[in-house]
Amino acid sequence: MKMTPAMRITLGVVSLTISVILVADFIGLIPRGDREATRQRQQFVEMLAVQLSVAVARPQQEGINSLLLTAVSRNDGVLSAAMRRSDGQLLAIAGDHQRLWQEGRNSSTVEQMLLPVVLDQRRYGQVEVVFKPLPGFSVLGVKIHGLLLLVVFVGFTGGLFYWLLIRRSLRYLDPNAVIPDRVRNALDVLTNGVLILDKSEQVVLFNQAFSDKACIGGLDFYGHKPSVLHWRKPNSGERIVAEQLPWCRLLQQRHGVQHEVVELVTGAGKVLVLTVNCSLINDDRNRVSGVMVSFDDITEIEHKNKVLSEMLEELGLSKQQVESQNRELQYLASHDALTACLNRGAFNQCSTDLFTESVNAGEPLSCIMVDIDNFKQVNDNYGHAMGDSIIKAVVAVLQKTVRQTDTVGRYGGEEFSILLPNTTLEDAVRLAERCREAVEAAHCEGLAITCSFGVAAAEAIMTSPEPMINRADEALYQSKHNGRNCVTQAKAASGQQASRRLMSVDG
Ligand SMILES: Nc1nc2c(ncn2[C@@H]2O[C@H](COP(=O)(O)OP(=O)(O)OP(=O)(O)O)[C@@H](O)[C@H]2O)c(=O)[nH]1
Repeated sequence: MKMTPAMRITLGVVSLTISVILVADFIGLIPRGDREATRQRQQFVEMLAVQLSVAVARPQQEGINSLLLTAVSRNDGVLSAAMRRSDGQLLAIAGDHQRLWQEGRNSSTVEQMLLPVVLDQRRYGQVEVVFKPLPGFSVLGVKIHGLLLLVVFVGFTGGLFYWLLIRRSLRYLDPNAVIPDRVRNALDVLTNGVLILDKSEQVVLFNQAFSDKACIGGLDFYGHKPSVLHWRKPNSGERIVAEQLPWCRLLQQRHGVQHEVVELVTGAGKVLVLTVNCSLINDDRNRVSGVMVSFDDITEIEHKNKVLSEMLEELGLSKQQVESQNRELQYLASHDALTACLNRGAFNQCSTDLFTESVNAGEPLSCIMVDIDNFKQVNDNYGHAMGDSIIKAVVAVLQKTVRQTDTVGRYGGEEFSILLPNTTLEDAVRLAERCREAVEAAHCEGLAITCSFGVAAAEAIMTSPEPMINRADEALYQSKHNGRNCVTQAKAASGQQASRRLMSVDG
């Protein structure tokens, strides 16, 4: 069961009251009937003992009997009385003493008292008196002590009355009760949470929306500081210390707080993302008397934003993957798998582009066609795998020898083309010669491999690169015809074909 404030206060007041009663009793301020009755009984027995001492001295048996009978008959509270000698023998009895007196008792209680009877300053015997039980409250035959009865009574009845009184009083003291209903209703219809704090940051009012969202429930939040709730910095999970909460900063620094984002872990354990707006409340004399805080719940929007940005990130990633796969496909489609230089299709496209650029720039463009000499023999003698290795090695030598701006392509099986932008026919012939020497000197795969070369240049009458390539191919054919391992310059439209043989395949 949840303790309400009224119950807690009642418990405190009842405990305090009982403590006061116990202290008062301890120092004897509470008059008690049983104490008084005990004192009177003691006096009575003392008087009887004195009278019996006189009677014993005479000695008068009848006097003793008469004293005891008088004591029993004239006192309503006395049930029996007896005079017992020191040797334990009863001298006189009044009433049903033998049944009522508990043998062996040698000290007095409030119901059975004994006192010595003295003769010649020596103990002669004792007078024994049995009294009626004192009136009192008993439960199941067990007598309850008066003080305990008082404490239980105060505990129950006092507790009930205190609780009723305090509950009623709290209704008047409740700060919430001083807010007019129309103000409260107006705040309760708002969908955003509203808190009104006094200048010591204690909650004076909160509306229904705040109570529902924060799951604070009940009136317990009044008079507390909102920092008792679990506020966190957004996206970090770090708890915000009380002084750093927006409304505290506003009260301390007087700087307005607008659209600040915080997280609230609710009573139900849910995390809300809230935007906070705070503004000061001033009294008639323009002094700060509190602060009004409003909360907008943007948890759903934040969640959707997060999902959206995750989706965008995923889309970005897959776009990158598609682009990279496209690049890969483009590369595979345009490059030769064995040598990694441009394949025939890509080379043709490249030659068209370079031709157009050269024409536009008014720059020369040349082309070298290369073919490995007697390659069939290599395949036949050393196998196809060795043939592949030699093709790769020759391309590597060509790429190493030409300039970076030149483009090497695989034109056919063991035939290659090199496009040389901004290069005259003479320079192209010189470069072809260098390539021929380089291939010969390379001893690809340990074999004496040579290549034949045909060189041509673009001419003004040409409208596409094909004639230039064809002429270079024709020049290459001529090199083969001339004995291989040589460079042949294609015939210009007006000039003669020139072939230079440096070294034959046979040496
Ligand atoms: N290993 C290998 N051989 C190839 C490849 N492409 C073409 N060839 C072979 O290269 C050889 C070319 O032979 P031919 O066209 O007769 O010319 P050649 O033997 O080089 O003689 P010349 O060109 O006249 O010096 C053929 O046997 C083709 O099978 C390739 O990618 N790998």
